Parts: sequence; structure tokens; C-alpha cells
Amino acid sequence: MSDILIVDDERDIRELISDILQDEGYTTRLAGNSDDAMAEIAGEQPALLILDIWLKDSRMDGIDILKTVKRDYPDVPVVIISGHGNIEIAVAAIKQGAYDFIEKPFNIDQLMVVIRRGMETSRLRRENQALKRRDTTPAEMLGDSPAFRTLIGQLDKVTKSNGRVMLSGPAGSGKELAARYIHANSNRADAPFVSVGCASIEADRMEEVLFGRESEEGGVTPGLLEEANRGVIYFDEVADMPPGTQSKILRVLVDQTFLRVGGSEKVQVDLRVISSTSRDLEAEIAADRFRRELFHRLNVVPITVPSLEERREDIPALADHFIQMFNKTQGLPLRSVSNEAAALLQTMRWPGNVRQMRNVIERVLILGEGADPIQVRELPGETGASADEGRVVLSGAIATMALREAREAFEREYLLTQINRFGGNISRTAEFVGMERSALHRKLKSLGVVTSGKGGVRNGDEDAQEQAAG
Ligand SMILES: Nc1ncnc2c1ncn2[C@@H]1O[C@H](COP(=O)(O)OP(=O)(O)OP(=O)(O)O)[C@@H](O)[C@H]1O
Repeated sequence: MSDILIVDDERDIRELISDILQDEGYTTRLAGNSDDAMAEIAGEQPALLILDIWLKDSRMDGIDILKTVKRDYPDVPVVIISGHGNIEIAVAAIKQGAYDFIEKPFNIDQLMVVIRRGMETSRLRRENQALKRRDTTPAEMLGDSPAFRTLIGQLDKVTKSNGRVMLSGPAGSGKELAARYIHANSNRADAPFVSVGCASIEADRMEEVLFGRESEEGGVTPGLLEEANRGVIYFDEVADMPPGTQSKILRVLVDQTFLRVGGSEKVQVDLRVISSTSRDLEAEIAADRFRRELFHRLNVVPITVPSLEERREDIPALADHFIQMFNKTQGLPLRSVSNEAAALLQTMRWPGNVRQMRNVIERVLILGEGADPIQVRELPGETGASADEGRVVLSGAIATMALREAREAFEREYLLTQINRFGGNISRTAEFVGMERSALHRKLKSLGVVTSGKGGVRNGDEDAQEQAAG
């Protein structure tokens, strides 16, 4: 959707405009009457429409087309071409929602100014829509660990106030979910929740995206602040907000008004602001990358969202939750998690927090063996998947034991593995593990492992015996 549709009954004119635009790098489509124009638009929505007001031999005139387009494709900016001296008609067209107009005869510069601005508007609208699409209904926030209960307790305290909240915590820990929880339980729940990814919007586009734009003729493209009016605006990774925008946002926070880009009249908004950061904002302030006044305005109620490793207790319930979610949304198999696999999930490292765990579960459901329950060997680390996907600290069974029992289990498993490696040769095993032969014998005896002659090992514990044999 980056092309321009030119509708004019005069072939010379439409081809002339097309040539100029193509020279400037735009793709164009042409239509000489209203039927062709509507067919082109229905086929693929153009990024911008240039429309002659007077169309000979057409069922609809330009104003009718404009009305239809504004009704059915409100995001397509329409630039009207009007004859010289037809200013009233052009103004009427603006009132009907046209973005701008050019008068015939026009020069190339005039044309290009209007088109470039129109294309920018179109891009901005699409960007805003894409951002809004990310706004899905709040997912359920799950957990019962002490760290999670502390978090929910703090969130519950701020839902009914209008206080600005700063959520800090590592990536993927659930900051946005916490912000949505506040919104959903507040008296702004019926108004929008608009998320602004401060890291994902280019610095030079930020102001237009936030404040919107106004054309000289009064055409308005609202920005995200206006779209969030009466609701919540969520600044995700606020440390990434460009310095110029920081100053402007500071002013918005002071008097809840702002100017659109190109505008001269103040726009009033009623917003609750929630921000998030995974960085240390004090350090950003010390390095002159973040404005202290803005920090103080945003950081009225600071709330820390714990990492997943601080709430390992919640992991089995989260795993079940994600399995059910992927079953519902993607039809992936509804599986349970074996105790060992759950224990392993609880002992892994999770640098990407809940998001990473969600991805791991999704991958297991897609690529795993499919039989119930999910086994340890299907999990990353055990399957040799990327080290980043969670380094295994402990094997599954050991993770569920008390220290003494775990130590014994580990020693048994370790020594049986070594004895196997050395074909049952106790002397070589003793040498490798750094023990006296007699000390190793004693150790094995205390662990219930019986060495029977050459190469054989026996063990009271069936699992260990299986491992020794395998
Ligand atoms: N307590 C929870 N219960 C259920 N799902 C959760 C929970 N916490 C986080 N999630 C899920 O984990 C994923 C990441 O959460 P979210 O996007 O809120 O994290 P974030 O901290 O905002 O991440 P980033 O800083 O990277 O944007 C989401 O899919 C979210 O639904």
C-alpha cells in the first residue's frame, strides 16, 4: 500500500502527474472515470488518492467519490484537483474530509509539497493503526508466589487513583501486562489503553506519532496522545524517548495540553500515564540521557516487576496456563507437564523471563513428541538447543529433593556415569575422579552401589542401575 491513484478525466493531466510522481520515486495507478477509480480502490487500497472534482462521462463526480472513500476507506488521504477559481468547491471538499487540494494550473513544486505531506499522513495513520492493533485484550495475570503477591498488592493499590506509575523490571517480566492490569481495573477501563514503544519508533517520527499533525488547511491526523484521551498512555521503555520529545512530554504532563505538529491551537487531553523501564533511570539521568524533571513526574509510584527467577514457584502454573492458551489460540496439543520437566523448568535460567518461557512452551508444543506428559528430554538444554534458551543448572529429579538427598543422588549418578565410562574399572575411575581406590569403594558402598567383580555395578536404586547399564 504505497502507491498513488490518480483520477482525472483528462488523460494528459493524469499522465503528467503520474510522470512527475514516478520521477520522484512513487508508484502510480491511473483511472479516467469513477467506475475505474472505485474498482482500483476496491482492488487495493492506495496510499493516497489524487482526485479531480469534475469528471466527465462518469456516474459519480469527484465529491461523490470522496464521500464514498471517506466512508469506506477513511485512512486514505484524498488530494483534490480543482479548476482555477473553484475555491469554494475545494473548501467544501476539505469539509467532506479531503486532505488538501491543488488548483489547476499547478506547478510541480506545489504538487510535490502536497503529495509528500499527504504520503506522510498516510504513513502515520498506518503506523498508528499498527500500534493500536498490538492493543489486545488484557491477558490474565497469573501467579501465587510471594513476589507475585507483593506485586499484585501494589498494583491493586494504584488502580483506583490517577497516579503516574513507573514499572521497572527486566525484559519480558510482564511490565506491559501489569500496566494493562492497572488500566483494566481502573475507572478508565472503558477508555483506550495506548501503548507507545519508545524504542521502536524512529526518533524523528516520535513527535508526529505522539502529537499528530495538522495541515495548513486544518486537516488533522490525531497522534497517540489524542487517541488515548480519557484512558491510559503507556510509555514502554521510556528511557528510549528522544531528548527533544522528553521536554515536550514534560510539558504535556504539566498542563495536559499540547500542539500538534504544524498546529497552533492547544489540544486538551485527559490522560493517565504509566511508563516502564528495564534500565536504571538514575544512571540514565547521571549520563545526561534522561531528564530528571521528567523522571520525577513519571516516577510518582514506582513498582518493581520481579524477574521470573524471583518467582520460580509460579513456573508450573504458568506452563499450564501457556499450554492452555496455545491450545485455544493455535490448536496446539493440550499436554500436561511431567513433574521432572516442571522441576527442570523451575531450575533453568530465564534471562528473557516470562516471554522466553512462553516461547519455550510454544516450541515444545510444536516440535515436541506429542505424547503426554511433556518430558525433560523435550526441553531446551536437554535437547542441546541454544544455550541462551535457559542453561540447565540441575537435572530434573535432583531439583525436587532436599540438599542431603540431592547430594547423594548427584554423587550416585555421577559415579555410576564415570564407572560406565571406564568400563567398570574402579582404579581408572578412582584416578579420574581424584579419589583413592579404597575411598571410592567405601563411597560407593555408602551410596548403595555394589561393584560386582570386573566391570559390573549394582545399585539398590533401580534408576541408578538403569543408568549404569545404559
Ligand atoms: N504473570 C503473568 N501471567 C501470565 N502471563 C504473563 C505474566 N507475566 C508476563 N506474562 C506474559 O509474558 C509476556 C511478556 O510480558 P510483557 O510484554 O508484559 O513483558 P514486558 O516486561 O513488558 O516486556 P518488555 O519490557 O520486553 O516489553 C506476555 O506474553 C505476557 O502476557
